[in-house]
Order: sequence, then C-alpha cells, then structure tokens
Amino acid sequence: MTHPTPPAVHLRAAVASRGGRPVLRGVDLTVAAGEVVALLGANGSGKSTTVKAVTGAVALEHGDLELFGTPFAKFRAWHRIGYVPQRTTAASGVPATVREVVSTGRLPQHRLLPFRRRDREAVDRALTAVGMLDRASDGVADLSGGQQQRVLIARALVGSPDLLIMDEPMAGVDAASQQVLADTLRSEVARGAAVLLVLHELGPLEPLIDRTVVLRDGCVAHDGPPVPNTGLHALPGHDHVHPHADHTTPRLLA
Ligand SMILES: Nc1ncnc2c1ncn2[C@@H]1O[C@H](COP(=O)(O)OP(=O)(O)OP(=O)(O)O)[C@@H](O)[C@H]1O
Repeated sequence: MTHPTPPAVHLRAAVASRGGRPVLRGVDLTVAAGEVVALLGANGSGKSTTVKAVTGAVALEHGDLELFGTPFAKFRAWHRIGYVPQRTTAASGVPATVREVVSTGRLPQHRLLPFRRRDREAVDRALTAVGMLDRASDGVADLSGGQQQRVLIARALVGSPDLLIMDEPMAGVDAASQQVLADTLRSEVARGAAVLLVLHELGPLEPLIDRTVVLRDGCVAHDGPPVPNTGLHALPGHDHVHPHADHTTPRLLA
C-alpha cells in the first residue's frame, strides 16, 4: 500500500497575536508537496505573520501546524525549509562576504563539521542560480538592495530545500532580478520543491503559481486557482482604495 505524500505545510485554524493584538483569526493554509502557493492580501492582513507562524517565529495561540506530516512540536528537519524573510538587508552590520552569507544557509546540513567540497559546490550552484557568483568575494554591504535580495535567495536555496518560503521576494527588485527569481523558482519547482510566496501581485511569477490564498483582516477570503492576467486587485476579497484622476475622492473597489 502506498501512502500519499503529506503536505509540506498544513496549518489549521491558526490564531496568533502580535504586540497583544489579534492578527490571525483562524487561518487555514495547505501547501502540497511540489505545489506553488501565493499568499496575497492588503497591507496588514497577516501575510508575514502567517509565514512566520509556519516557520515557528510567531507562536500559535490556537490551531495546529504540521510540516511534512510532522506536528510542529516534533519537527526537527529544518534543513528541509529555505526561508527568505521580508526585505531586510543581508548586511547585518557584521562585515561578511556574499559567500559567507550564503554558506550560513548550509549550516543545518553539516552542523559544526568543517565545510566539505560538496558544501562549497552547493554554495557555488546557488550563487550561479541567482547570477551572483562573480560577486562571491564582495562584502554584502557593498551590494544594491536587489543584489542583497538575490544573496538571501541563494542562502535559502543552498540546502536544496523541499519547501521554499519567500516573503515578498519581488519587493524593490528590478526587472532583471525579477526574471532571475522567476527562472530560479521554475527550476526549484522542476526539482520538486514546494513554494510558499507572499506577493502583492502575481506579476512575472503568475505562470508558476498553482493556487492563491487571499487574506483579509487575518482570515482567508479566497483559496483557489489564480485568476489569469491579474494582480491582487481582481481577486475576491480585495478591498483597495484608489485615488482616480476623474474623481476628487478615492473610490473603494471590491
Ligand atoms: N512585530 C510586531 N509587533 C506588533 N505588531 C505587529 C508586528 N508585526 C506585525 N504586526 C501587526 O500585525 C498585523 C499584520 O502584519 P503582517 O506583517 O502580518 O501583515 P502583512 O499582510 O504581511 O502586511 P504587508 O503587506 O504590509 O507586509 C499588522 O496590523 C501589524 O501592525
């Protein structure tokens, strides 16, 4: 008898607060093995909090989380997950080269053992995938914001994760870097990785996305196939205030 592969992420009825205020109010989110899910929603709707709940950075007050079929409390296989946080700088104030930052993504694989050739090769492959191999010896503080974002993506890729979580990877990234990211994701998906992306609109990643989940005020307002050729605006559950040239007051679009 064959057992079905458990989902990479299975979050049920998640309730969580931040700064003492309720933020997630019963979120269900499943990412099947090999599936690409985009998490959308207005500013403050709880997207980052949801992915932080999935990585354990925000504790659940109620609800359940399973990662690869293992209850969160028993989950130890963090090497199976690559995480790109919401746009922060890759330069933390500590002088580090691009290669050093990407190498930290390999730590769960080799623990405290010295780096072996296969670790160095994995770092080179990840840097090549994001087009940054020629900058490997440069200090990350000397890179542009978009280049730093590529370094953080390489750090997430270097362990060949089974689940890649990226929080707004397209924010502030130019067209060339967006294309690099889309190509990188395509090859990760071809390799069989599941992907959970926080996005503001589907943009160039749209062809890769299997399902969109739209959050609204800490609840799931839509969970289904992506609507072709549209951004967030056309999805159910999206309220957005737009100033329009032909109106003196903003219009509320549903
Ligand atoms: N560290 C924090 N301390 C207190 N409140 C927070 C913190 N981080 C987020 N919040 C609050 O939680 C709510 C949801 O924030 P979250 O970052 O999850 O939203 P988001 O959907 O990712 O938004 P955005 O599109 O702006 O990134 C917001 O009201 C925000 O003010």
